[in-house]
Amino acid sequence: MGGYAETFVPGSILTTSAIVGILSLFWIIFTREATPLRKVPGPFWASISKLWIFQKQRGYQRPLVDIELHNKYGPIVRIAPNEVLISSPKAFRTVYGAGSNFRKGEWYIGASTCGWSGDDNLDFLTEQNIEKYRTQRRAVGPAYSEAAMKDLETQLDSILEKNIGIMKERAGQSVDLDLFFNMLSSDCYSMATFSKSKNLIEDDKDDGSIHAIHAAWRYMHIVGYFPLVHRALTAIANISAQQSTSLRHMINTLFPFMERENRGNKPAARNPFAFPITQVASRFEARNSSSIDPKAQEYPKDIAGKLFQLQAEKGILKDHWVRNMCMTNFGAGVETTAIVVGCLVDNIVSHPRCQEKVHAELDKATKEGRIGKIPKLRELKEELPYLNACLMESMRVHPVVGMPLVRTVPEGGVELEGKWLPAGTTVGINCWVLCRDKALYGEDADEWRPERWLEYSPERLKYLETYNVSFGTGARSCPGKYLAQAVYTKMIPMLFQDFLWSYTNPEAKKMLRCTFSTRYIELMMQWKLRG
Ligand code: HEM
Repeated sequence: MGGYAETFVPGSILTTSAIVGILSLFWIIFTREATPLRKVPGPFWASISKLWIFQKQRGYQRPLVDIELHNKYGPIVRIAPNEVLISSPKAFRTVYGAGSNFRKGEWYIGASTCGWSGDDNLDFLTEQNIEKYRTQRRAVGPAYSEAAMKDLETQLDSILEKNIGIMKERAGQSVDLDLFFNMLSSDCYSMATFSKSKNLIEDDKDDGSIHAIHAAWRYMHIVGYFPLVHRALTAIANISAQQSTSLRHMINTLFPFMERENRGNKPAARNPFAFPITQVASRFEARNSSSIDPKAQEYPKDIAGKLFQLQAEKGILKDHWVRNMCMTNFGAGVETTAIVVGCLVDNIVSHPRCQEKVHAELDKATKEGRIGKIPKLRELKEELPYLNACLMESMRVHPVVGMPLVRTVPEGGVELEGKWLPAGTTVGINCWVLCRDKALYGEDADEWRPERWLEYSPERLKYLETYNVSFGTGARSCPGKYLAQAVYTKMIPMLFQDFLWSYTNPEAKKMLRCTFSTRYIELMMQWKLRG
């Protein structure tokens, strides 16, 4: 046999194989034995290669994977040669708490358009320069403040009233839960941002933006683990944008999610983001062509108008920052809000007697004149405690983000869960794990029990709020929190006031799909008119 190999396998292949074998052995010995992470438990293959986590990501079940890993290995688990998961509230405080200097992990590169966000860009999700980040957040902050949301009520009321009317006409229609709430949410965000609806519910179809956002996240949630691959693909896409149509066509076919970058920000007939791009462009045109000084101009009372106003008053905001923020409302707000609302409907329908209680509470509050047909922003929280408890419980048992919020251990390293982690280690907590922590929520933390939120004392609620990761946490928490809350707190009571929800096929198996945000796919539901 040996003679056979010598005859047919060239020496250079044998030499190369030997070198690869020796290097692999060195790598395994290094990652297993010569780094402080050797003491962190976890699957063997995860400790030597990122391919392990790559394989897991491809299954789209990341929240369940992470829960299982902690059940098996404990509060700290190594999931890649340089990455660990943590789970305890104490470790959470160290990494994300006040004054923490853990910056965002490299995974976020996969979500950026140019490696990391460029020098003059506004891209909150991926920004690494904290000073620049703070300046930009301060500059746009007033447009997204809780107080500012009152000005959006008129826009939200009108689109919700219109769409609820359409739903009444279509009672009995069976819809894909995820797509339906994405369309409803998209109509709301277009009204909140530009006082103009996309009318996706009326047209009963996606304008391409919902599909495009899902495709983008599908790409980003995997490529984030391989930042070099993303950089290379981005470079190719950018080159192709300036090169031949056939090369561009090839890239778009292979990587449809790259199309956005190929097109730059020009509105195009097929561009799924043509709506916000065109809307912002026409606002710029109106401002620039006006003979009135921008500071003295009157802007619409929507998010775009507020950003223009801030820009005119303070002068810090650049035109493309305003445009990026408007786009962010769609890229970051539509899908996430659809998940919050869709999962709430699913949870209420799937738990016996829950919908009955929600209806009874709504009927009582309406009869007593405590809520209107179109609820005011505060009414869900103040007048509908049970429905509000269901919302909190739904966001706890099904947080929108199902992947760890990764951060990088700063200079000097850190000790977490009794293990030493050197500077540069990637560390993260999965919201799904923290939200099921028994020390926080009790022994029944895995169960759906909305009543828990009505039983907690005010002190307990305040304490738990410090571990509420629904909108991220610390300095890098979600800038769109109040906007999203405004959209869904108005929408939710309206969905139950007139409708009784049910599954189209109660026997169908639910399929979870995590691509950073976590939704159910192909879950068909229907509503009928009450009473
Ligand atoms: C219900 C809806 C929403 C949910 C559940 C949600 C949730 C989150 C979470 C968990 C994070 C932290 C991510 C991380 O640390 O990696 C985050 C960050 C972010 N969100 Fe939201 N979000 C929602 C709506 C919005 C809206 C409407 C906007 C529009 C401005 C927005 C813009 C952002 C941005 C730009 C970041 C990155 C912030 C940073 O890295 O500093 N989100 N969001």
